[in-house]
Amino acid sequence: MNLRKYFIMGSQNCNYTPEDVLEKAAQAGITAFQFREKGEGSLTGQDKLALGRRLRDICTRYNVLFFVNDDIDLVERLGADGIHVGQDDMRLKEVRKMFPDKIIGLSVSSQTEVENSSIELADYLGAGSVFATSSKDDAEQAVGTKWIKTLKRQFPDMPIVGIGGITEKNAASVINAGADGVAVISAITKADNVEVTVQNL
Ligand SMILES: Cc1ncc(COP(=O)(O)OP(=O)(O)O)c(N)n1
Ligand SMILES: Cc1nc(C(=O)O)sc1CCOP(=O)(O)O
Ligand SMILES: [Mg+2]
Repeated sequence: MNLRKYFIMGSQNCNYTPEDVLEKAAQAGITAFQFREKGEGSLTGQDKLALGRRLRDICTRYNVLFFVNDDIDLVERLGADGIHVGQDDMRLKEVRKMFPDKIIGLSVSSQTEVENSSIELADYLGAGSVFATSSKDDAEQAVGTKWIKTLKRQFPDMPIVGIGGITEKNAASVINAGADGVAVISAITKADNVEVTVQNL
């Protein structure tokens, strides 16, 4: 499971066609993708499903891991490799029961959340927000790279990806703190040159 360059996106994040954004990012070397069609301007119903299918196909062609954000119903329909859930989503125990063989990611942003979670049922952790972000309305306050270090010390064998406000300039600090990868939205969707940005990440 390679989560080193983990791109997250929905159509609401894109200034041009989402398929083109993902294709460029896949060509440039992202290792994982999460379909996060969520928030103002996002698609629903059949439109969401149809876009998910097109994005899934791109990931298959480039051998990029494909994750669904939150939406349990889409996991099998899109043939996803896995799903990412947070503290306000379906409980991890239930998700694991439904998908014993899929990769499951869980968000943790504080020690209290760690203590209230069945961490052992997850395959990787999303740790954030590392830095301030404008891509998620209800993001917790920035926790800094210290949170990555704290998590890695507690769970040395658990893959951890940093998320929130990560850019070409600060990605190295996240990896140096012990993260196995960086998860980004705007660093790629707002990049002047997606290829260069993905390489720099
Ligand atoms: C890799 C990764 N890490 C964290 C999150 C955030 O998940 P969540 O807290 O459930 O928030 P939403 O993304 O659902 O708004 C993530 N999506 N991916
Ligand atoms: C989807 C998401 N989850 C977060 C968390 O803290 O759990 S921050 C975030 C948005 C990340 O977008 P950007 O790379 O543009 O900051
Ligand atoms: Mg969620």
